[in-house]
Amino acid sequence: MIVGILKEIKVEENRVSMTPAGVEVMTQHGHTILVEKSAGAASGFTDEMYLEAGAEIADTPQEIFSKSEMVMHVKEPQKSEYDLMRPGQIMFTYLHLAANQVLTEAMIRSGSVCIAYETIQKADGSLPLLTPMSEVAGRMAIQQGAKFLEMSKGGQGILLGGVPGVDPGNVLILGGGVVGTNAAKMACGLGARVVLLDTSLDRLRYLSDVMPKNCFLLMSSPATIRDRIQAADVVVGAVLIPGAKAPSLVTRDMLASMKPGAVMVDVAIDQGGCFETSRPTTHGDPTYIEEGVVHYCVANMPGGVAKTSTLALTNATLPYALEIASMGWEAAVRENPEIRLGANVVSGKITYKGVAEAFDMEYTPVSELFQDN
Ligand SMILES: NC(=O)C1=CN([C@@H]2O[C@H](COP(=O)(O)OP(=O)(O)OC[C@H]3O[C@@H](n4cnc5c(N)ncnc54)[C@H](O)[C@@H]3O)[C@@H](O)[C@H]2O)C=CC1
Ligand SMILES: CC(=O)C(=O)O
Ligand SMILES: [Mg+2]
Repeated sequence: MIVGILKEIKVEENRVSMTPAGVEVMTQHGHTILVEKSAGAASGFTDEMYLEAGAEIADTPQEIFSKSEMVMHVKEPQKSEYDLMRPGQIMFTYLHLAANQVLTEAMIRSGSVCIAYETIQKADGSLPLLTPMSEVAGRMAIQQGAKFLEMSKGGQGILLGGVPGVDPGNVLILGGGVVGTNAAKMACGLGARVVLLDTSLDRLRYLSDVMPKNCFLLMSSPATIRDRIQAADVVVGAVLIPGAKAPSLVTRDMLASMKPGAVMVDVAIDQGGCFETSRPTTHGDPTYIEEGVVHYCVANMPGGVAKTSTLALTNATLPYALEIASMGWEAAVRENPEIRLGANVVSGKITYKGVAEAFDMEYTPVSELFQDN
């Protein structure tokens, strides 16, 4: 199969969807890899490195879209790309469609086969292509929270770890999945007092076995959030209902009870955000203040540490890219239930329930779109 690797064009997105090491594996399996000129530069990979790994270099995104059977991105296609996608072409990337109706409609209009990294799911419920970036974003959330607590950044001037004789800061984490656990590990390591909430008792039981003593685990409910948010210096939004719009857990009213200059990091912003007052921001202009509280809502946090993230992402995506390229989308979707759950929009139909429900649109099981139907 001819596979195209686009240069990312979302604001300050520095990742690339395949490393030269990944290209080498794909070409060894007989695939042709077209890499857009300078696509890997910000992640530390030159065009020469891609050529050496067996790729061909394409000068423009137009060339990638016109020649490739499968196009890979990291982030969702941007507006300038909507009309370049072709019917039947596989788009393999993060999409987060339930948070973006304009994008969903563009993907429907394109007639392409949209397989979203973030909804590929294993039988145990885990999300193998979201996990590495959630690990990055969870760890980064505390780094950003600590930074924006500094007074010159609009924060209240608290050092998360405290010092001998002075209290550490309070960190409240909503959601104890991959993002939440990684955030908790970092915050605990700094010496903060950490409260982590989840709705799954089993998950809380597991975390109580593995987390350090300065991590307190509580059942999530509106009452608990209302209560604990008052003392929080940093709040991390880390909930997920796979493929669906994030539930709104922190209301504007609750902000009034918070400390002025506290920092809220809404990692779940890519699925719409879990604070009522969240709206997407960029690495270039990452924060704004609502009700005296600093909001950090960058939807592509891992793009800020691209050298780490690109390697972590290719480690996870490569086996799936190889399978789809080797089998074609239909056989891969038929035979691998993990990849089937990645199919969000196929040939103009929404094939993922959470996306159809988000916009009250029609849902079509992907099996109805197989050729022998
Ligand atoms: N902004 C960014 O750059 C990035 C954002 N993300 C996003 O972060 C979010 C979290 O991802 P993961 O941790 O990988 O998901 P996950 O599925 O591992 O964890 C989600 C957790 O939320 C819990 N949960 C659901 N409803 C809840 C509620 N009402 N209260 C408390 N907990 C609740 C679930 O039980 C689960 O443990 C997703 O929206 C993901 O797309 C991930 C990576 C990068
Ligand atoms: C998960 C995601 O959206 C990101 O890494 O940007
Ligand atoms: Mg994102």
